[in-house]
Amino acid sequence: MSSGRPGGPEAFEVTSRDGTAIRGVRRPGPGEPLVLVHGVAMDRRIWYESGFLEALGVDAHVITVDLRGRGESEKVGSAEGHGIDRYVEDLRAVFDRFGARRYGVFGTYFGGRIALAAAGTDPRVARAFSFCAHGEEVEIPEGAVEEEARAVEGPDGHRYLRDHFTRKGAPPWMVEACGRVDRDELGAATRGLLYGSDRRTERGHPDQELVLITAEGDADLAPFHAGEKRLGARLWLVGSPTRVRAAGRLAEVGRRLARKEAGS
Ligand SMILES: COC(=O)C[C@@H](NC(=O)[C@@H](NC(=O)[C@@H](/N=C1/NCC(=O)N2CC[C@@H](C)[C@H]2C(=O)N[C@@H](CCSC)C(=O)N[C@H]1C(C)(C)C)C(C)(C)C)[C@@H](C)c1ccccc1)c1nccs1
Repeated sequence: MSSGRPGGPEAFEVTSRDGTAIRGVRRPGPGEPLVLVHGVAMDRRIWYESGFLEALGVDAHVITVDLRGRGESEKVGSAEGHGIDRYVEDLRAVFDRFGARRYGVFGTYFGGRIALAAAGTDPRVARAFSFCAHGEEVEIPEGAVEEEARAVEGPDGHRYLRDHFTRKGAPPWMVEACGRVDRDELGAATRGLLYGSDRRTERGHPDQELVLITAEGDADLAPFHAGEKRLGARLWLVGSPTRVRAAGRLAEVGRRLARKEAGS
């Protein structure tokens, strides 16, 4: 007896514009698909382990992607191959594959920055949510990033990240994720931030919904407020003293999103 429920989760592979294999899993459901985009030292498993996916509800139409160099997706190895435009191309390959007219995109940290960049360039992005990353121009201090790249790709790279995030109060799912990322890819992705990730993002089209999410205690709320004004973005604040600790509230944001869908 069919419950009218769609089929189960299905793994997929698409080829990004530069030929890189991008893999992920689609959980069919009614309504507009929501593409979930993880951060630099993460992979698509964080959506399960953070409780975000469960919080969206069993009927959510969700596509979780491993960005290039992470999880099951093809490794890249070069900083240029980790430029922000390559990540947007990864998402566009996913949009092409499933052929929907409209997508939502939800990203954590640098994944949020990618979601905003995709919204600014691809008209299919009807909604973009950026968790703890804003869309304003940033100064990327080349020295500090090079130093961080050396640290994360070195023999103690995983320990460096896990210790740092633990000290900053990150939840276990975020600390554990660091250890799953290939260290060479961590270094390349870190240096890759020098290729375009400093640019501010623009609004894609007038009826696009942009939501910036950050900690109410965030030490630097200015660029998020700038996004409200310049991009007409909504600002959601979570009860947390810092952006890193806000990761512990990701499931709560998932519930807020689910309620919002139910309302709409
Ligand atoms: C205030 O910063 C935080 O609140 C932590 C927060 N970061 C960010 O929101 C954003 N970034 C930053 O602000 C800075 N960028 C860094 N380096 C680039 C960077 O981010 N990474 C490179 C390695 C990768 C793990 C990732 C990272 O996480 N590193 C952390 C330290 C983690 S352990 C060592 C990290 O910030 N370092 C900094 C140093 C300058 C200290 C090296 C600038 C230069 C862009 C302002 C990030 C989303 C982004 C935003 C826009 C463009 C690029 C990147 C987190 N993001 C993920 C989890 S927490």
